Amino acid sequence: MRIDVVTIFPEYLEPLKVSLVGKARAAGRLDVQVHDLRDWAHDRHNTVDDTPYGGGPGMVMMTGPWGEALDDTLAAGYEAGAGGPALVVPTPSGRPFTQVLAAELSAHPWLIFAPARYEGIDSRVTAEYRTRMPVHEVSIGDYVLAGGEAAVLVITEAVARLLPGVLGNAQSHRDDSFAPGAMANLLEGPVFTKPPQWRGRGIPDVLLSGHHGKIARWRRDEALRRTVANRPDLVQRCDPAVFDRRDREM
Ligand SMILES: N#Cc1ccccc1Cn1ccc2ccc(-c3cc(N)[nH]n3)cc21
Repeated sequence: MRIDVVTIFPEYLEPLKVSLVGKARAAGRLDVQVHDLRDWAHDRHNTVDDTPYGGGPGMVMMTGPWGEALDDTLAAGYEAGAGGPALVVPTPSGRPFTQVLAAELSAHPWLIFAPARYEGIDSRVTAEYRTRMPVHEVSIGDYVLAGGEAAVLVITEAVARLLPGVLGNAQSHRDDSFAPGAMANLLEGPVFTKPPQWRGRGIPDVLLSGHHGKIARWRRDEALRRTVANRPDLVQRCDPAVFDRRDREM
């Protein structure tokens, strides 16, 4: 997968050089290019924003720099052999970002992120590029950030871990809370590791029993308990098998 990010804060994307995404880049599974939008703002002050038509607070990001930046980014990507681009625009008014949407985005061979600042980007920009590629306007939650760069980090990590070869088998995303399957829509339950005793706190006996059926049952029960407590809206979407009292792996 190729990822391009156009932003006025390129340094905000430095975290994409470390950890899972950094390793995927080093392994050649992911190519990430970050571009400074101000490189396409040609006035003396490299201006990228202006006052909103119709009045109102704040500033709006202008069409000019975005149009030139996205055209050049597309040209460079095609020149490098990329194809099938999709534009991803983080916004509070977008489609909720979920594991389902992460999977959809991971199916694109090339994502171009357009994180805005101020009050957003002139709407003619997304209208223009919708004629040339899929445009995903994405919200990462019901709260308002000051810009889209943090959302790019979140979306990129969630998408990258779904790419073939990025997560080892031991870390498979197939058991994710929100991935399709028997444990779908169940939140992660508690986890434990050595030492067996810590500040007078031990390990649940069932996890030391070696009885895989009982362990699986206990883990489902704990996941269900946490889901009922924190996300009761998900319970109705759970696979009915999670309510089965039998000690068996699913
Ligand atoms: N747009 C806008 C906007 C509209 C009203 C008030 C403040 C902003 C700030 N802002 C500018 C860019 C931008 C990008 C993404 C988010 C964003 C996403 C989620 N899920 N929350 N916030 C916010 C962003």
